[in-house]
Amino acid sequence: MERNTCVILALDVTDRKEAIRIAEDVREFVDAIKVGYPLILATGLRIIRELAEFAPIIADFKVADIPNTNRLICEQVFEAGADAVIVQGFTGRDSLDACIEVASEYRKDVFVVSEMSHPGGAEFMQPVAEAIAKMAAEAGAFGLVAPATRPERVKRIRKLIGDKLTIISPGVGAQGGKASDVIAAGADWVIVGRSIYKAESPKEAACEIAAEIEAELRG
Ligand SMILES: O=C1C[C@H](C(=O)O)N([C@@H]2O[C@H](COP(=O)(O)O)[C@@H](O)[C@H]2O)C(=O)N1
Repeated sequence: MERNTCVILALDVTDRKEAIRIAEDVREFVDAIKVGYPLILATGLRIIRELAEFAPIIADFKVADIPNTNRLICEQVFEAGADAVIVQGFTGRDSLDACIEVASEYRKDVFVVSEMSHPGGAEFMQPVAEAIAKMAAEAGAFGLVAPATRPERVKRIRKLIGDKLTIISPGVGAQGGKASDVIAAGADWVIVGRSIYKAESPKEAACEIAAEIEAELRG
């Protein structure tokens, strides 16, 4: 995944034609597209290859099962053409290892959720987020998901892992997070859904977020 605009589109629409139209529309302003259950359950796994034409695809299935089931899921995800998969870390090291093993067989990447961006993310995940981040680094994951709604947490997690892991941060816009703040805190990419795909012009919305980040990085 080339770091260019530092924006990942969370394409949480449930109509195939709309998804393809938006992906084509914003392609010059996003570095990757994250697809999850809403779009996949509505349209089927085929949409991954259709969208891969426009950008690398991160499959957000929050994989969270026993090792064998995690392996079976990740095999299907990469066979479907995804470039990366998002997995939960709270299921422990053996379950995470199973995902990373499959990913390395396919030469693809694993992102581990350390702490979620919504208010409930602070209830049970925040207390173990740093342990999950440490485990992800030791297990050889490619990156972490950490909350743009709490840039101070991203800063803390970045301090803990150094440059061992890539950090992608959801929660910008609709959830209240600010792209430039979380990039300043140490995130490599922001994940943005509604603020782009629900915008009058998704292209302009993506362009504006990319410009905000560029200004932050220019300092
Ligand atoms: O902690 C997390 C994990 C998860 C993820 O990225 O893995 N997401 C996803 O990021 C996107 C934000 O969308 P919007 O709020 O911009 O419309 C949605 O697809 C969420 O499912 C979070 O929002 N927070």
